[in-house]
Amino acid sequence: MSKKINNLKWESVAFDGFPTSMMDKGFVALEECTDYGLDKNSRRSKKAKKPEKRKNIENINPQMVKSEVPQKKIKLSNGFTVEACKNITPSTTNDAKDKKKKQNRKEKKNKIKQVNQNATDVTTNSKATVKKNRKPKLGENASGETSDLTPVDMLSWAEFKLPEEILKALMELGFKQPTKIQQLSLPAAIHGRRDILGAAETGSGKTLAFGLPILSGIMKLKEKAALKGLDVYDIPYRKSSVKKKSEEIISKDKKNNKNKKFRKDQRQIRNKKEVNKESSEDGYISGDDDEDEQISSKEIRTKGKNDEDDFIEEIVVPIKKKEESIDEGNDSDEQNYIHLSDMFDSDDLRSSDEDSNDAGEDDDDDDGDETYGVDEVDTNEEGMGCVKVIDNIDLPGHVTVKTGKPLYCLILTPTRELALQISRHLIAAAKYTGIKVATIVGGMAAVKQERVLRSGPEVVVATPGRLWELLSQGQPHLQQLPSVKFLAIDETDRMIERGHFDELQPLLERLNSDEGHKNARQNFVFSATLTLVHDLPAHMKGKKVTKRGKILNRKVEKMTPQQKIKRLINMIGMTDPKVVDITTQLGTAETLTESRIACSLDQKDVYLYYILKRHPGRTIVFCNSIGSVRRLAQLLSLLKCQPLPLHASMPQRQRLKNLERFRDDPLGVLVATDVAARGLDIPNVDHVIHYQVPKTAENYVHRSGRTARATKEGLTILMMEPAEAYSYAKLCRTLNKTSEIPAFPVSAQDAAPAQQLLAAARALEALQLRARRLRAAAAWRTRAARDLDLLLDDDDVPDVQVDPSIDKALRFKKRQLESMLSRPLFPTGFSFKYPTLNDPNALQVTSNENALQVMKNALESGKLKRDKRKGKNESLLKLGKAFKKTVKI
Ligand SMILES: Nc1ncnc2c1ncn2[C@@H]1O[C@H](COP(=O)(O)OP(=O)(O)OP(=O)(O)O)[C@@H](O)[C@H]1O
Repeated sequence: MSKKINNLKWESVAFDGFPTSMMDKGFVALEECTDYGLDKNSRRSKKAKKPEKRKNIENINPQMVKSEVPQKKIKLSNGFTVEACKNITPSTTNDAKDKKKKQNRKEKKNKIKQVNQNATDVTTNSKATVKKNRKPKLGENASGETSDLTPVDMLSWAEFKLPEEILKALMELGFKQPTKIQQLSLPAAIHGRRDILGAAETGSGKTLAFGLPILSGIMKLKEKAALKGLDVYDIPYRKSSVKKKSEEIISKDKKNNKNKKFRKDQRQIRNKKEVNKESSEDGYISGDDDEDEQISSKEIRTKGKNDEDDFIEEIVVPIKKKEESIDEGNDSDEQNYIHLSDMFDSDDLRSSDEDSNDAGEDDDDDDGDETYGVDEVDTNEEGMGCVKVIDNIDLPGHVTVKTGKPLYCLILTPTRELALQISRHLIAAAKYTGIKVATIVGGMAAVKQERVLRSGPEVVVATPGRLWELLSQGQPHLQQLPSVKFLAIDETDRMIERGHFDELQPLLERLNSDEGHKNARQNFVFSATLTLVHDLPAHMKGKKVTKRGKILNRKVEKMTPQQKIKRLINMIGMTDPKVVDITTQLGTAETLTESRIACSLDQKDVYLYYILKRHPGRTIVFCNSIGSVRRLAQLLSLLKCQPLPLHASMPQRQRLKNLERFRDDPLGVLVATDVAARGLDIPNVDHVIHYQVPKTAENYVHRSGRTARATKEGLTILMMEPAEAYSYAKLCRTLNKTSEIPAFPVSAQDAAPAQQLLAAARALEALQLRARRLRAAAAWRTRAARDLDLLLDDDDVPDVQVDPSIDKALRFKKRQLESMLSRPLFPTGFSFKYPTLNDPNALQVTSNENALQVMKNALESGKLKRDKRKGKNESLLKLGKAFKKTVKI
C-alpha cells in the first residue's frame, strides 16, 4: 500500500480559490494536514501508532509546512478561513470537543460511581449518611433514623430463634418486639413450617409475618446445604403436615415388615445424627400441628432430630454437579441486594413508562366518562435487548430445572407499588443475610428485569402479569418456580377474585405442577379481609326473568367465610394451614376513627375543599374511577391544592414519583383510585377521604387502612350522596356495623365560604374543557385531511384557533378565581359553629384543632349521637331525611 502511494505523483497545491476548482488537476479531496505515516514502508502495530504519530508531527520540517500551508490567515472565496499552525495534530476542533466531552462524561461517571460506592459503604454503618446522598425510595425508611436499640432490647424476639443477621436488621429498624400477627404466626411458621393463613388489621405488620419465616428459612436451607455439602435443591425440607403423613406410612411399614433393615437404618441414622448434630438444631424441622406455640425449645430440638432422621433415611442424595448449572448471569455475587431504586433511577423507565399495560396488575375500573388520556403501550419493548423468546413453552411438571442459583421464594402481589414496597421491606430485613430480592413488575423494561433474574435472586416479588410473561418466554431462573420452597400471596382475597388476574390461574398450575414440590412448599396467605365476605352484586341475586318471561330463581349464593378460606386453600394447594385471624373490627385498625359526610353530589366538592383547607394534613382522597380522579385532580389544582393523582393509566414513573412526593409532603393530597388502596405503607397519613362510597366493603377496609397504621391514629371520612345510600347500607351490613358511621361535625354553613370558590373553579374548568375539545376537534380535522391526502383551500383549512370569545372568557375566569383564592377562605374571627343534625349549636371548633381531634371531641362530648342501625330500610329512610336537610346550603 505504502509503496503504491510512494509511486504516486504528489504535488502541493496552493490554497487559492475553492479546492474543487482544482478537479481538473486530479484533485480528489482535502484531508487534514496530518502525517499518517504513509511514507513508511514498515508496518506499525496499533499500539505503537499513537506516540509515533505525535513524533512524526513534531518532526515535520517547518520549511515543508511553510511551502504547503499558508503562513497566515487566508480567506477563501467561499468564506472559509485557512490558518497556518505549527503543531498540527490529527484532531482539530471537533475531535477535541468530542474528546473533552468524553473525558467529562468519564469524570462524571466516576464521580457518580464514587458517590454510589460511598453510599453502599455507608449503608452498613449509618443510614443517616445515606440519606444525604440519595432520597429514600418508596418503602424505604424515609426518616433515615436508626434506632438506638441494643441487643438486650430485642429479647422479645428470642423465642423465634431468628438468625442473628435478621435480628440485627430488626434492631436497626427499631422493631423492638413483634406485632401481634407476627407473634402468633412466627412460631408455627418457623418451627412448625406450617402454611399460614393470616388475617390481621391493616398496618399490623403482616409483611414481616411472612417475610421473617421466609428469610430465616432460606438462611437455614443454605446453611444446611453448606454443612452437608449438598446442593440446596436436594435438601429435605418438609412441612410438618407432610411429615406426619410420611410418619404414618413409615409406622405402617414398621408394623407390616418388622424388618431388620429398619433397625439397621436406624443405626445408620444414629451415626449420621452424631455427624449432623448441629444441623438438626436448626429449629425448622419440627412442629406439632396444633401446639406449635407451646412446644418448648427443648422439645423442638428432640422432635427435630427424630423428624430429620426420617428424611435422611428417605433421601437419595445426588452429588452436586457444577456443570449442571445453566447460569447465564454475569452479575457478580458481591452484590447482595438488587436495589429496586437502581432499576428506577435509570432510563429504562423512560422506555417502559409507556408500558402500563401489565395485564396482571390490579387495574382501576374506569367508568369511561372521559375520552382523553389513552393507555399507553410500549411498542418498542418487545424485541429489545437479547431476549430469547420461546413460545408456548411446555415444560413437563415433574422436570426440576436447576440453574445453580436456586429460586427459593415467590411473593405475589396485586399492584406494582405494593411489590416494590414489599421488596424494600424484605431488603431492609435481609440487609445482613446476603439474600437477594428482585422485583418483577410491569411498567418497567423487561430486559433489565431479565438481567436481574440472571443474577439468581433467592426471592422474587412480582405482579402476576409480568411474571407470567417472562416465565412463558422461558426465562431460566423462573423455570425453577415449581420447586420454590416458599410461596406468599399478599392481599390474597383480591388476587384470587375472578377476572382480575388472568395469569394467576396458570401461574398456580405451574407452581403446583409437581406434587412433591407442592407438598414441600410452605405457603403464606395474608390479607386484612381474608374472612370478609361481601354481598353479591344485585344482578346476581334474587329472581331472574328470562327473555321469554320465565322466572328463574338464581342459584348463586353468597359464600361463607369458611367457604372462602376453603377455596383459597384449594386454589393455592395449601396443606393443613394454621389460620391466624386476629381481626377484631373486620379488618380496620382499632386506632382508626371513622366518620361520614352526607351531602348532595354537587356539594361533595365543596365539603372536600373545606376539609382540605380547614384541616390540612397528609390526605388521600379515594375515587371509584380513573375519570373521577382526573376530574378531581384538575379541579383541585385550579384551587391550588396541588393534588397528586394516582391511577393505573398513568406511566409507572409518574405513579412512583407522585407517591414519593406525597410521602415527603406533610400536607400532600393524593387523589387515587383503588390501585392505592391495598398495602401501601406511607407513614403518617392523617386522613383518608372516600370521595365515593367504595364498591365493596373490602375496599373500604383497605382504603381506610392507609391511615392509622402501626398503632398510630387516623381519621377516615366517607362522603356519600343520596344515590349511594344503598351501597352505604350494604357496606355497613357487610362490616357488621350496629350503628351508623358517625357524622363528621361540619355544617353547610361552615362550608359556605368554599361554595363560591368552587363555583368559579368549576366554571373555569368547564371553559377549559370546551376550549380543549374545540382544539382537539380542529386538530383532528386537519390530520384527517392530511391522512386522506386532500388538498385544502385556505378557506377549508380549519381554524385551530379557538373562538376568541372563549379565550377571553378563560382569561377573565382565571383572573377572577385567582383574586378569590388570594383572599383567606376563613377570615379571622370566622366562627366555626356547626349545627349537627341533633343540636344545631352543639360544637365550637377552635382554629388549631385537627380533623381527628375535632371528630374525637365531637364523639366524646356525646353530642354526636351514634345512631343505631336496625334494619336496611330504616337506615335508608333515615338517610333520606338527612339528605333533605343537608342538600340545600
Ligand atoms: N415488629 C414491628 N415493630 C414495629 N413496626 C413494625 C413491625 N413490623 C412491621 N412494622 C411496621 O409496621 C408498618 C405496617 O406494616 P405492613 O406494611 O407489613 O402492614 P400490613 O399489615 O401488611 O398492612 P396492610 O394490610 O395495609 O397491607 C410498616 O411501616 C412496618 O415497617
